[in-house]
This record gives sequence, structure tokens and C-alpha cells, in this order.
Amino acid sequence: MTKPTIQALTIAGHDSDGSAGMPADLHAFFADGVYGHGILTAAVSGNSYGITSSQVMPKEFIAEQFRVLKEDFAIKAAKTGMLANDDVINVVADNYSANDFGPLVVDPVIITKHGAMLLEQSAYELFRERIIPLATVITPNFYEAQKLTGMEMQTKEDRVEAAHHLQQLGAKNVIIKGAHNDERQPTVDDFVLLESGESFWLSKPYVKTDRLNGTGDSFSAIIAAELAKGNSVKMAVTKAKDAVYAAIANPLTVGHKFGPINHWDAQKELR
Ligand SMILES: Nc1ncnc2c1ncn2[C@@H]1O[C@H](COP(=O)(O)OP(=O)(O)O)[C@@H](O)[C@H]1O
Ligand SMILES: Cc1ncc(COP(=O)(O)OP(=O)(O)O)c(N)n1
Repeated sequence: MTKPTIQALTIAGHDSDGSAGMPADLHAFFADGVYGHGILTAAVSGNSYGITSSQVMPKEFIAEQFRVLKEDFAIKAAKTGMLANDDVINVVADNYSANDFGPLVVDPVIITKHGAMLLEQSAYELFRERIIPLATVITPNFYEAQKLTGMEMQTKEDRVEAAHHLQQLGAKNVIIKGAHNDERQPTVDDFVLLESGESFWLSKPYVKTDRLNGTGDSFSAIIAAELAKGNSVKMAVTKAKDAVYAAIANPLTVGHKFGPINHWDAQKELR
């Protein structure tokens, strides 16, 4: 007899270097013991030096992927990654609303750590209108929170204010991740604002490393995997923080420049 398998979905772009985007999401789902499905929105050609070009999938093809997954699989939670432009945002929002894939974690992928823009600037407004209200949890980094709220964020208080702003835009639970390259701080602190109004900080030591590709993808994918298991948002974000920290602190040697995180060590943390 086969055992029941918890299934989650990523709606994201593929990065050819395997470190970020859909590959990172699927590694993270696997590390957390969840079977992963993937709706491909775009693909980028990248290696450890960076991204050189990208292609966006046709909207009809994205809609078809939703249709066939819905027909067959019991998906319990999902996450979004690279949504690229207005067409992708519209087809994802229409199809997510029409299907029952459970809670949605929105990772607002706007720019990578190394400066590649993965969401057209002209699409920020539509993203705010159509994607943020679907979010059970939204996980912007410092930069993305500024772009989505239009706020300048300098202090920790600014981060708290930005989280409330994102909640007013319709996201139920908000996490604003700390800066990943601020060597002056001994810790990286992520601010969490829950639907109930409860708030707290998640904190881990700052790790100085070039091997940070796919941290945001993996973080949001573990949150989605935990929600697929029926766990609370509070438990999901805490486990994601711990697991991604373990994956950052024990780096892999892949590529010559900016490397991936270590999902095997994330898996040890999640067991
Ligand atoms: N240098 C670092 N040291 C420790 N934790 C980090 C570091 N960089 C990122 N993190 C953590 O990794 C998780 C993913 O965040 P982040 O890297 O900001 O996402 P993104 O890829 O969207 O920019 C967060 O919990 C963040 O605090
Ligand atoms: C196709 C694709 N999607 C997302 C990213 C970047 O992922 P993220 O984890 O948000 O950012 P980095 O930590 O890798 O900067 C990507 N590179 N490709």
C-alpha cells in the first residue's frame, strides 16, 4: 500500500543554474518531506556568475498547467515566485482564484541579490492589486517591501510600519526579511506580523558567505510545505527560518562565484 503524500505547488520561474527559482522550491519541498508540483511561468539562463537572459511562458500555456494539475492532484498549499509581467500576473491570479490549491505563500520576486530584475516595473501596480490580496503569507525582502509599499525603510520601526501597510493591501500574514548583506549587524532579523495582530522577530546570526542563491525561494517554499501539512503560520515561518539558516551556515561548493544553499542541511533541521 502506498502512503498518503502531502502535495504542494510552486508557480515560478526556472533558473538553469539549479540554485534559485523552481529548482530551489522543489529542493525545499523535498527537504521538508512534501511532494512538489511546478507551474512554470518563465525561465532564465543563469550560472553562478548571474543571469544573462529570460523567456516568459505564454499565458495559455500557464493556464493549461493549472488545468491539468487541478484535474489530477490534491494540492494542499502553493507559493508564487517569478511572475515577470502583467500577463503572467493576470493568468496566475485568475486561475488561483478559480482553483482550490489551499493557502498561498507569495514571494514577491522583484530583483535577485545580484541585481537581475525578474518583475517588470510596470507590473508592480497590478501585483499589488491582484496578487497581494491572495496571499496567506507574503515574504518580501527589505528591497521588495520598499518597492511594494513605496516607503523608504531605514529603521526597524519602518519595517513594522511597512508590514502593516502590506496587511492593509490584503496580505493576511506578512514577513519582512532582514537585509542579507549588512555586515554591521550580528544577526539577520525578519519581522513577522500575523493575521491576529500578534507580531514578533525571527533572529539568526549573520553568516558572511557568497553562497546565498535561492534563500528567499527556499524560505517561502518551506512555509508553503508546512502550511500544506496543516501547521500554523507561526510554526511554518519559524521552521523556515531555522532550516534556511542551517542551509546557509553549511554551504556547498557548486560553481565558481555565487553558490547555492545546502538543502541537505535544511532537511536535517526539518526532520
Ligand atoms: N547572510 C545571511 N545570514 C543569515 N541569514 C540570512 C542571510 N541572508 C539571508 N538570510 C535569511 O534567509 C532567509 C531568506 O531571506 P532573503 O535572503 O532576504 O530572501 P531573498 O532571496 O528574497 O532576498 C531569511 O530568513 C533571511 O533572514
Ligand atoms: C527563476 C528565478 N526565480 C527567482 C530567482 C531569485 O530567487 P530568490 O531566492 O528570491 O533570490 P536570490 O536569493 O537567489 O537572490 C532566480 N534567481 N531565478
